[in-house]
Amino acid sequence: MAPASDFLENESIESAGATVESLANLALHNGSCKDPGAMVTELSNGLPVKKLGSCADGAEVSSGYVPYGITMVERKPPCIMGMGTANPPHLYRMEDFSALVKMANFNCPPEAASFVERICKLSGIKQKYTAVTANFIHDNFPNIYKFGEPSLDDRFALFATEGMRMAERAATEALQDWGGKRGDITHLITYSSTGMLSPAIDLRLQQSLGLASTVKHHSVSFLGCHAGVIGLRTAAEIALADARHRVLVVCVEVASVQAQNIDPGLTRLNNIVTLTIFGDGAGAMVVGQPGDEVRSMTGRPWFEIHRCRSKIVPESSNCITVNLTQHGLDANLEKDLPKKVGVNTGPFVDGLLEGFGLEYGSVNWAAHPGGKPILDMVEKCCGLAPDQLQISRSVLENKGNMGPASVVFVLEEIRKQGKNLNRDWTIALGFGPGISLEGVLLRNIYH
Ligand SMILES: CC(C)(COP(=O)(O)OP(=O)(O)OC[C@H]1O[C@@H](n2cnc3c(N)ncnc32)[C@H](O)[C@@H]1OP(=O)(O)O)[C@@H](O)C(=O)NCCC(=O)NCCSC(=O)/C=C/c1ccc(O)cc1
Repeated sequence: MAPASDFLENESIESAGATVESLANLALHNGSCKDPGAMVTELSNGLPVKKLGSCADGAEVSSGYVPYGITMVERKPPCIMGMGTANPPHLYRMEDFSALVKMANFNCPPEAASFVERICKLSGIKQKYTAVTANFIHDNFPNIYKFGEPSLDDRFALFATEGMRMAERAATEALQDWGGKRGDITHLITYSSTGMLSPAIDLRLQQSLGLASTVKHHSVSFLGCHAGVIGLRTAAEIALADARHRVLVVCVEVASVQAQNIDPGLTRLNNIVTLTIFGDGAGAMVVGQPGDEVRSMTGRPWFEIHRCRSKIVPESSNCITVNLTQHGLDANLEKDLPKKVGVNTGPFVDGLLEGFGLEYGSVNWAAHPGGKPILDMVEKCCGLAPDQLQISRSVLENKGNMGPASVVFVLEEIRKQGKNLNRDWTIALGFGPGISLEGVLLRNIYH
């Protein structure tokens, strides 16, 4: 039998009025009752308690009245109850994309041109979506394509329109998928690394989605590609604090407005790598302890969240760096990043699975599709079968690296293919600056 969830092991006692009896019932119900005597001692605070029943292990469960100031909050595992994704309208096949890059860099020297072509072929990406076309930028915001020219204001202005459009579409889809009332969303968290606004996306979404004006909101910028998994972890922790919490997490990236040109001295070929691998997309999730409002296709939430884990890999802080400059985001991805992610992922996943009786082969892997060599190294270092990263690979192949939104696309696809995958658990993995590894263990309840 799987152990009790990390989120159910320590029952919390928060405000006032509940009986120990309800705690004991819950503990019996969810199987987390391991040491009921200790719970009652802690709760009853010297007040009389009476025997209620026994746990499976024979230990006694008692009931009594919890003194004023302490109430047990009934906990169910937080769940992903709704998901939504969005891409912008312009689809580029990578062979066309390399032609466009060459055109946009109209002084592109032959060495750089052939590098572009090579990187496009090696990227593992067949196509991706962009909010703005190279022609549009070329004609309307020429500074964006001029190496080192101030252009941050233009980039952020484009982000404001295009990012909001996508964020709103993904969030709307997630809200519909969840099925509850918009006014019941208690928390809103938005993430983006390609744009920064004030009022930020969270405030704008509150208005455009018609969320309550009392919604507790956060907007986090420049966290990086693991922000989707961080969002899931943060939402789970918020959801756990109160069964009434409903958390909307929205990740949006408009990488196409952060395109960087190659410098005349060709010292910044790295810009070609980022230009090639990043695609535009948004992903949104509604997280909470499920109530009666869930009206998804199956009438159930999609995934239960059972464990969250974070790890910062020592001596890796230079592997992913992104500077905000007057000419936009200046990103550097070290060439040994894929290897470092690969060798550290196995031990990290071991900690995520520990105690659940799960192995690498018994879970779906929703690994961040950060780039082909990253997935190759994870597959190789963890000894995975070729099909295990197939969904991450297909998201990369068809949409590129959409940063934190990517994991929502991968989870959506896992849900779609659910029955055929025939596994009861999924791990969502994010890789970001640090190098930070982020992981969430999910129980699949979609089938
Ligand atoms: C398509 C690439 C570029 C090449 O494919 P390959 O299989 O490695 O091929 P090669 O090893 O033959 O390399 C081909 C050429 O590319 C060069 N190259 C090989 N990686 C590189 C390289 N990172 N640079 C710059 N040249 C290179 C390599 O040196 C070589 O050049 P040359 O010697 O002239 O043949 C591939 O390496 C690749 O996809 N790399 C990018 C993977 C990657 O780092 N993904 C990002 C994951 S993390 C993330 O998503 C978070 C982002 C983030 C976002 C926002 C934030 O605010 C914060 C964070």
